[in-house]
Amino acid sequence: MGPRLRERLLSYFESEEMALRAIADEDMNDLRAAIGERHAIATVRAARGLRYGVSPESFLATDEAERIYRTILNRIAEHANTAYAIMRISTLFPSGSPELIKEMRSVSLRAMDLRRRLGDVRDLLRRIKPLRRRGAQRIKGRAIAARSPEELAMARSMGFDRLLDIHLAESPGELRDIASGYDHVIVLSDPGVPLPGVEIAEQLDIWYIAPEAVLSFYTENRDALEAAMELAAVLEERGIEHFEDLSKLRNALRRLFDDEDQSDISRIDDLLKRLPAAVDSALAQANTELRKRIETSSVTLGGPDLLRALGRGDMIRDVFETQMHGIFKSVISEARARVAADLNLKGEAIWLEEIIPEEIKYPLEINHRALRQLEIELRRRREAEGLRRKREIAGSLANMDGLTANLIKKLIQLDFLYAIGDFAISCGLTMPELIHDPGIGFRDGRHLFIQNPEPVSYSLGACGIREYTEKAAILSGVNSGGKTSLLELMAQIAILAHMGLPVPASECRISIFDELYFFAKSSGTLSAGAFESTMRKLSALATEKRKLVLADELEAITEPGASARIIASILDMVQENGSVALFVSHLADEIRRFSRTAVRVDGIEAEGLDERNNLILSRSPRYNHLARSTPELILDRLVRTTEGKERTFYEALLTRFRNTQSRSEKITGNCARLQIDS
Ligand SMILES: Nc1ncnc2c1ncn2[C@@H]1O[C@H](COP(=O)(O)OP(=O)(O)OP(=O)(O)O)[C@@H](O)[C@H]1O
Repeated sequence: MGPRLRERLLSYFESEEMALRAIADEDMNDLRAAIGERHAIATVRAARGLRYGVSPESFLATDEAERIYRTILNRIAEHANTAYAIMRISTLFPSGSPELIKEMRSVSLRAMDLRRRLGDVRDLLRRIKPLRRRGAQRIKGRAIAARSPEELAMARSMGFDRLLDIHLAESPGELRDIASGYDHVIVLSDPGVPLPGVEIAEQLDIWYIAPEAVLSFYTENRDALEAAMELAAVLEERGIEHFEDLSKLRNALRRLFDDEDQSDISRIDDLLKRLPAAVDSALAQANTELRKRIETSSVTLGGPDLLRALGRGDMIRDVFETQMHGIFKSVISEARARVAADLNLKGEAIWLEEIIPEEIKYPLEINHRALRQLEIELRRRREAEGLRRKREIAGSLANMDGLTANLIKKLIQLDFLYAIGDFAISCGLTMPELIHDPGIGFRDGRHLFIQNPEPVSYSLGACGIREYTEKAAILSGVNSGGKTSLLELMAQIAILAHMGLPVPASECRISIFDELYFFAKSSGTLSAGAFESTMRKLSALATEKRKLVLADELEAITEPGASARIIASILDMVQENGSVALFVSHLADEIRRFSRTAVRVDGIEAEGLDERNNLILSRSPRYNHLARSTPELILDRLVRTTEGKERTFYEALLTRFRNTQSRSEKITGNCARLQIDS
């Protein structure tokens, strides 16, 4: 690791020991935060390699092998639900270390067991994200009042000034003034007189003064926490994991997130929002009603009233008011009742007597002061009620940050195992058996990237899958018979087995190799320069390391005659140092003729052609069988489907085809016998 990276790592973690622990524990999220994703992955890979004495890159000896490995990682990552699991999957690599393979095999077995027992919990895992902490927002409408400069200094030293306003209020008068500007004021010591909206602090803890600062962490992460609670319950129920103190956390969160629990507060909120409009509309309706009723009424003045009226002018009004009183009374009480019903008022209904006063005047008017007073009262009640509830929950959550963070971390880490298990189970993978003698063999192997692949069985070396024990073979076969796909499948199986992961086959036996060589088919005959560079790549095969070599139509590196000699000597070399090789080639006969060691020729044989010239195939190679080529199959079908001269023509061609083949088989057979005899 370079000095700059080291510096970044150490500035994130508190000590070198903690950084090393994060690397050993593969704490991908922390490492990513410290040094970025790419370096985090590379560091964990390198550290694991160091622990087991291998380089993470050494097994994959060619670019093509590396490419197949990357496609496998991507396939596994499709089963991950968290960024953590994707990163951790990227740290896996194949190696020739028996200890590392063993370690990873036990991880894989645990992963498969976990996935089976847990069932499908993808939806929950996807919601579990690393916890965010945005920092508490400033609280409006609440303030702290200190009654002395010392109290003020203390409140500031506790950091409360970052969350809410703090004032110095040495006299009750000052306190009253301050209280008038807030919904709720917490005074730090008894002011001696009770004041509305002022509370004497019982505690000086953050959960008491500003419970929002405690709760915001939980509400911000609500979805992840709810999913975590659900998943933790499933894990506990299935006996997979037990979490300490979870019920305390669960109860507190349930209250925090439970909207029912806040019904009184939201009722007040709703009331505050709708109150002015409800009063306005009730009053407008009352005025219309009054107008209608007054317009159709008359006031009767009797003789005595008239006499009194002559003496006193306001007498008319007295009489009028007496007679109209009934109408006003009923219209006003109807208006109050309408507001109360509309807003579903409870004790607050009493305030309506002041807000819509019983006055005989037209039009009726709202008492705005009383309305404002009610609003202040409601806001105070809301704040007090909300604060009480928030304190209760924040009090029980106050020391639970660590527990919550650990729970989330554990569940996120579980996704790595879950993804491996899900990959293994949904793809029907099996743990391969590790064998001592060089070889690889499997039954019902299924290519990971072919949809609905036909299962293929095959083996090389004395692996016990079949009676054939040759470590090197040439694979012949019809065009599009699946030769390249079989090579890829073998590479997939070898890579997964060397990562300690299960493989796509119903049974697999494989020895541990140090290196995997995969040479993909190159297009067309290569230039001299390209030939030279291919030869350089092939020279790597000369080491003593145990290798699995898979090569696809290597003959294209130069002209056929030279190619056959080169391939034959590579196959001899590979066999002689105990490695295993499969070469796809159309030059099987020639190669066998030139090779010193016993090279088996296997073939993917088409059973024939259907009426549309499609191959009828058996994808598993036949052992010791040079497969017929596509032209031969076509000639064969033409013989069977024509008559007369035409048929005779095809028959002659087909006979020539078959004679050449059996003659070359005889030659190779003799060569093999010669080698055994000598
Ligand atoms: N086991 C299988 N199950 C289903 N389809 C397969 C299987 N193996 C190969 N195929 C399909 O057959 C087609 C040809 O496969 P592939 O390229 O491996 O054949 P090939 O013998 O290497 O061909 P060529 O001789 O042209 O190089 C591909 O479309 C591949 O997806």
